[in-house]
Amino acid sequence: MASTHVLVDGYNAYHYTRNGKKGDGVTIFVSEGIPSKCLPVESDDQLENPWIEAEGKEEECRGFRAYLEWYVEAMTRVGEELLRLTAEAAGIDPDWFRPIFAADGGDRSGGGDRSAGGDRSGGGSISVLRLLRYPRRDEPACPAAVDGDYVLQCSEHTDSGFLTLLSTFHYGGLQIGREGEGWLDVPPRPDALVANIGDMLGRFSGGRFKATVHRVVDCGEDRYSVPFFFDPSWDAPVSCRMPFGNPHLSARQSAEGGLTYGHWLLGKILQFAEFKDILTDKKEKNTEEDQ
Ligand SMILES: O=C(O)CCC(=O)C(=O)O
Ligand SMILES: [Fe+2]
Repeated sequence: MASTHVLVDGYNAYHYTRNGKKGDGVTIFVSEGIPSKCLPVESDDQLENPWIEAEGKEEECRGFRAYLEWYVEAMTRVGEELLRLTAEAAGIDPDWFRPIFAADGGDRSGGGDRSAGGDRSGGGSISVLRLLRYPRRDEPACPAAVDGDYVLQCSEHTDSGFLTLLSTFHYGGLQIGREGEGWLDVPPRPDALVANIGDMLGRFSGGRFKATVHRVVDCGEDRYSVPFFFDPSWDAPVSCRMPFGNPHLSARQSAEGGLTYGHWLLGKILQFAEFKDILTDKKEKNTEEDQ
């Protein structure tokens, strides 16, 4: 892909659906992201330079871009460090996860020196930063978007990748689901990140780490949050298992089957309302091409 950061969609108004998520007003910012072959564009040129450029506000726009690029780098470093610590705690090579974020998706033989946040031009990590706004909702967007006294803004789900690093500023509204304990509020802590475990870390660890079930409820005011989804490369095998206590088994050796993260992810996110329109057509085309 020509640019490393692609703004897929400036501002979307989506409505809560039973299987979908999110209220109105979602800005999606993709770092490297979904390969263009999966998006409804004819060529990569259509994805070039989609950064906001407002006449008379050139400096602010440049600053906005520079800040977000810096933020993506910083979150990538935090994600890498957390996975290194996870590997160390599991008694495996601290860099064990590294090739899964590289362009070849887990093949150590050609991995070179690409880290999760290093050379991202070659199809490495498809981490995503999203800037979210949930307008205050006194009434649910649809009858299904309530739970007792709560108005739901984003339905119960787990995130797909390894880790989600989330800034929620001073806003409440995020809840995590714990078996036997129901929904627990995550108190907002300015200057702190919430780290949620995603499906991949859950799978890779054979369930020793559990993907965090969470949802967002209306907090009585417009709410902003910024999740960074720390995701492996499109080609990473999803059937990899961390060889707890065996520092010599590489990611590739411990993969059992052929399903890649990208294809697994497409299958999952097509359940969400906001992706249905932008991905469905292309997905069908891809499946044909891939066969
Ligand atoms: O807005 C939040 O605090 C959480 C957002 C979320 O769970 C998601 O985008 O997957
Ligand atoms: Fe989430």
